[in-house]
Amino acid sequence: MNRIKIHLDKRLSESHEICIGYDFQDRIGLLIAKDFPANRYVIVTDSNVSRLYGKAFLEILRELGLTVDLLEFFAGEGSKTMETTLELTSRLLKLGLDRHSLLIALGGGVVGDMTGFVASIYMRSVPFIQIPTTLMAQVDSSIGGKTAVNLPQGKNLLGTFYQPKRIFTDLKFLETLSDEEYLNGLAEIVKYGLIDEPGFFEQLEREVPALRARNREILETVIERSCRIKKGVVEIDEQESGFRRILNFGHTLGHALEAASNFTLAHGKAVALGMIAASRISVYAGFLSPEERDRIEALIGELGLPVRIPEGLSLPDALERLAMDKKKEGSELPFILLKKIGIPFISKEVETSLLEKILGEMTS
Ligand SMILES: NC(=O)c1ccc[n+]([C@@H]2O[C@H](COP(=O)([O-])OP(=O)(O)OC[C@H]3O[C@@H](n4cnc5c(N)ncnc54)[C@H](O)[C@@H]3O)[C@@H](O)[C@H]2O)c1
Ligand SMILES: O=C(O)C(=O)C[C@@H](O)[C@H](O)[C@H](O)COP(=O)(O)O
Ligand SMILES: [Zn+2]
Repeated sequence: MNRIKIHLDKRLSESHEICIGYDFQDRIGLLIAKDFPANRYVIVTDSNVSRLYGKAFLEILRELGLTVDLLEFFAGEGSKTMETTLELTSRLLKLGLDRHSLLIALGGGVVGDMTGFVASIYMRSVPFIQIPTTLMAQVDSSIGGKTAVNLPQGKNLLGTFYQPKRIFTDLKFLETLSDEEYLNGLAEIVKYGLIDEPGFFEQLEREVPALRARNREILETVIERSCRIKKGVVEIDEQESGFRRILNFGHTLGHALEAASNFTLAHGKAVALGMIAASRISVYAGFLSPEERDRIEALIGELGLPVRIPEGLSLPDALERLAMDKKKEGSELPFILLKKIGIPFISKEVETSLLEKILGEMTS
């Protein structure tokens, strides 16, 4: 098991670490008991992860003498809502959780975002731990302290910045993950290749067959490198006053597409489409070369991610959703664009007519 330390400015949050390795699930219980004493523990998970891992993990913690319960909600993005928040908080109250208790998020990004949100507001905050079980959660959502739920109007519209006490990342969880969900995580990994080192993007291009085959050795390096890229950005700008926005590459349109699909288009796939759109905008705006745009689209397609907007998704609706984006500044909606692969920048505004043109191209 390796440890990746996340150094944060202590006026805002506590520094903490990612414990990352392969097949150390049994030790996670011991480490929690030793390092995070609490009067009660609650594992929060979803219906799938509960069946696969939740009940066994509950037993491990109980055998260590801890007072633990497990709460689950129905799996899927549709559960990342205020309704689930209220349901979870009322169950925590019934269980008698107080400020000396600890929440454990066991699951993908939906579980992590939900649990972090609940932990940040329950009795004005209780500590929580992340145990990410999807590729998306291991490389992205468990790190950085963004918590959120969706509103019908748009994605992640209610949320907080609230850091976990620790992140336990065990790559063995990924062995039960479906190909669809694995692909969603790859989208955020491609994002890191585009916003950070071009060398990482080149590595991803070289390793397409290994990534598709889920080669364990390659995955270990790629996941750890992704975690280090994200933690590096968060350390510079924890609460997204500027620099952290580069992590939003592909997300402005991605989130609008997710919301317009009524959250049936998965986050990773939506981000893949958003990254293609942002690359095309970058070319039209005279920054990115068409050759680099083609390499980006080729990598996304070769990994098996979508390169075309699914039929039936209303483009006018998606464009309207942009008005709800929380990164809007007055009437302007900044976009993260690319100068080159590995060199992102924040562009003040993109013309609606250009967005219409590009989304149209990606549909026909
Ligand atoms: N906070 C952040 O910084 C951040 C970053 C990226 C994404 N997100 C959010 O994360 C969410 C997406 O996360 P996700 O892609 O993990 O989706 P998810 O949490 O819905 O998980 C995807 C599916 O995989 C199942 N699953 C989880 N672990 C499994 C395992 N080990 N084996 C088999 N099945 C398993 C789940 O039950 C679910 O059905 C979105 O809401 C997105 O907005 C947040
Ligand atoms: O951590 C960040 O910062 C990100 O932007 C990571 C994104 O991958 C993630 O999807 C995040 O939830 C988006 O945040 P939002 O502020 O655009 O809702
Ligand atoms: Zn994302």
